[in-house]
Amino acid sequence: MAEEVDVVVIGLGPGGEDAAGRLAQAGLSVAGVESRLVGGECPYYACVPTKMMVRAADLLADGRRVPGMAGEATVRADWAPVAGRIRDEATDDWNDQVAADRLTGKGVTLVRGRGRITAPREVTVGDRVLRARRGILVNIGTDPVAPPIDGLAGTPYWTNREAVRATEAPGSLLVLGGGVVGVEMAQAFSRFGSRVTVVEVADRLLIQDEPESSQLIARVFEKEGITVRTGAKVAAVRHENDAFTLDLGGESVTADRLLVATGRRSDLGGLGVAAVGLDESARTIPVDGRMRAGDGLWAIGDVTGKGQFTHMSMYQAAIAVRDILGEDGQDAEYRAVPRVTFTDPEIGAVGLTEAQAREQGLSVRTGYVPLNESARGWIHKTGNEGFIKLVEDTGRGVLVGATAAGPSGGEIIGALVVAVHGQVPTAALRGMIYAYPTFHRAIETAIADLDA
Ligand SMILES: Cc1cc2nc3c(=O)[nH]c(=O)nc-3n(C[C@H](O)[C@H](O)[C@H](O)COP(=O)(O)OP(=O)(O)OC[C@H]3O[C@@H](n4cnc5c(N)ncnc54)[C@H](O)[C@@H]3O)c2cc1C
Ligand SMILES: NC(=O)c1ccc[n+]([C@@H]2O[C@H](COP(=O)([O-])OP(=O)(O)OC[C@H]3O[C@@H](n4cnc5c(N)ncnc54)[C@H](O)[C@@H]3O)[C@@H](O)[C@H]2O)c1
Repeated sequence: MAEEVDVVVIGLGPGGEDAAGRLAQAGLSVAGVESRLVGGECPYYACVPTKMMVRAADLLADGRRVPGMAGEATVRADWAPVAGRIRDEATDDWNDQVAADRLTGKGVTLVRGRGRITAPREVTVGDRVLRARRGILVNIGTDPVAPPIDGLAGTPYWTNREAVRATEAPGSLLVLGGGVVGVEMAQAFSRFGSRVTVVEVADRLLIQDEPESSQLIARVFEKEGITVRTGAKVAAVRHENDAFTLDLGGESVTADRLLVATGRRSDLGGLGVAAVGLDESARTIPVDGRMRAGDGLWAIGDVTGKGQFTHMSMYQAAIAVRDILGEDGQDAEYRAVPRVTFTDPEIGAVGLTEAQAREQGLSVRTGYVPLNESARGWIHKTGNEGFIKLVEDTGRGVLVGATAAGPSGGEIIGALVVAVHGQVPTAALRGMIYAYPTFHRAIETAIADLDA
């Protein structure tokens, strides 16, 4: 006998959990289906624990910057407080009871297990069949994917899910993939004493970002003793005598641990999207501006392919909730999606890169300023590397993209997110007052550079 509800939410990542709670509080009957932990990847395996690693690693780096600036400091790294904080404060030892209680406290029925769409507006979880009068909201997120490299499958490699459970920093670590996960973790473990090698198939790190960001991180990594191998094709992986070896074709690299950080993918086959006419082999579920993916079907978060970020999942959740409740509101707008890579220096970015803007046929000019040449950068001295880069659409006289790399790059970018989102005329940005001596004051110099 099927159970009838108004909405079934499949997957309780950040957006799904939020949407389920809001819909229930609005008076709908809601079933939330979750196969692992309520809250999803972010609090247990991703954003929160990795940023705890980064915070601790940055403290070590700052301690090491004391000589020559503020006296003497002896820094001795210890992973135990990091592991303890992740276990006790962030994840409750990977126990979601608090989150589950919070959700059911809002009136959501929590159904534990793997949800499969078995017909329009119908979800099956084990032997339970849930019928959704208004429809299904999909928030299944992504899982790490490992490339089909000879010998890799079956070895005890780490993904982010194992890395955040590390009880000590490994003596040496190979990081396969120089994307966001790879560079954040590489630097964090390195600062705790691991000898780290990053192996990236593309010709640069952080390929989604401006080439200047890639060069900056490669330069900083080299200074910190992290080996970077770009344009590297791994022919085979071996795991013997508790060590991993990557065969790079003619030479090899070996370490105690291997972190595979080569991207993520949604399991649309497992979700059974063919039952609602969607392609199970696709990477994403296409959605419109209201997050609709079909009749009685909405999707939010990583699975929509609009950016794998918690802030995206939450943004889309709010729009989907409004649509499900029949409320008006703005359609989704992606021109100013912010992204921050939490390395030191942080790479904050928004909107289009220069290359993307040119590919779109825009008439582009750029402004650039090295952060260490700004007053604040000069005062800051050690650890002051970074830059601000602006991408202007000269046809409209507005910024369409920007990068703020450096100390607090993820905070500086906030001002530029407002500029890109609000389509603030560059002339208006030129006429603003920027506080002295802040890092964000360098935006004024970068704007002047647009005219140079
Ligand atoms: C190491 C790492 C660090 C990151 N750091 C940041 C960061 O600093 N900032 C940021 O904005 N983003 C960060 N991200 C990305 C962020 O974690 C995701 O974008 C975010 O979790 C949003 O994902 P989501 O809402 O799509 O779902 P997810 O968080 O992936 O959750 C989906 C949930 O659905 C469940 N599920 C899947 N299939 C089914 C099914 N069939 N039935 C029932 N349940 C199912 C899963 O168990 C999971 O709990 C990071 C990612 C990684 C890997
Ligand atoms: N701070 C943040 O907001 C944050 C942090 C971590 C992750 N994330 C999100 O999670 C997503 C996934 O991150 P990710 O780093 O796993 O993926 P990614 O797609 O960002 O990077 C994967 C990298 O692996 C490389 N690669 C692929 N196959 C390879 C191979 N065989 N050998 C060597 N290199 C290979 C790719 O060229 C790419 O550079 C990101 O897109 C991001 O949106 C966000």
